[in-house]
Amino acid sequence: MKIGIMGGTFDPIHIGHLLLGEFAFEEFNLDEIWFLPNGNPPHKDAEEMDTSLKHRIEMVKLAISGSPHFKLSLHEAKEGIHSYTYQTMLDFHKMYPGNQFYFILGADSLFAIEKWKYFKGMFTTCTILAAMRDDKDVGDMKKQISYLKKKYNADIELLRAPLLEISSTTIRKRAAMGLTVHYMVPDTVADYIKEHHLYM
Ligand SMILES: Nc1ncnc2c1ncn2[C@@H]1O[C@H](COP(=O)(O)OP(=O)(O)OP(=O)(O)O)[C@@H](O)[C@H]1O
Ligand SMILES: O=C(O)c1ccc[n+]([C@@H]2O[C@H](COP(=O)([O-])O)[C@@H](O)[C@H]2O)c1
Repeated sequence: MKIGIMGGTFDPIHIGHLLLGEFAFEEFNLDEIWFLPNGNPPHKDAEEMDTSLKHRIEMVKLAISGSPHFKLSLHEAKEGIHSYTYQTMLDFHKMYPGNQFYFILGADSLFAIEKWKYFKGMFTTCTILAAMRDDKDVGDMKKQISYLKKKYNADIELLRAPLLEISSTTIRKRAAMGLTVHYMVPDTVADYIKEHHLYM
């Protein structure tokens, strides 16, 4: 099988994440997309995290429940322990042999990947599908992809998905101000945020 991995903090999950998963599924003929919430992201301080892992997972479950090809992986859902993506990809190859893995990410992650723990391990374990985001245009993306390909022999493809100026940060800020987050997240997630008074 060809499996797309959509890793994230998902605080909260939003339609930007879902669209990346859906367009990667279609464009690269993937069989499944696994949403991989990170329990304790290595690059974010625990104090920076607004929401408990339990809430973040619940919101991912609600967001992906309508899609037969979207699944949830709890492999990195460990509180207090840093999960590193290269290790997860090695684990997945051991646990699910014979599959091909595609790690989906946005421009900010692609431009920061050389700071990831043993990032070279990413280039030997999966194909990276990188989408544009914010101020990075097609030219910037192609340059960065070709730089990483040349330097590390990385397998990276440009993922063409709708450009959306949506981030979890904006959603958290809007919710804190009592502003609407409807249509930035699925209705079920907006209802969950309200019901549990998240980001207030
Ligand atoms: N609107 C978007 N367009 C393209 N990629 C995105 C978008 N939102 C998130 N991503 C990508 O999804 C992955 C997971 O993102 P994450 O869960 O950190 O969401 P975020 O919106 O970036 O959150 P925050 O604002 O808290 O940093 C990252 O690789 C990120 O680049
Ligand atoms: O392994 C690392 O060192 C590493 C460093 C930064 C980010 N990541 C992964 O990249 C994905 C996107 O990160 P984020 O912060 O945008 O949610 C998510 O799956 C993180 O676990 C991984």
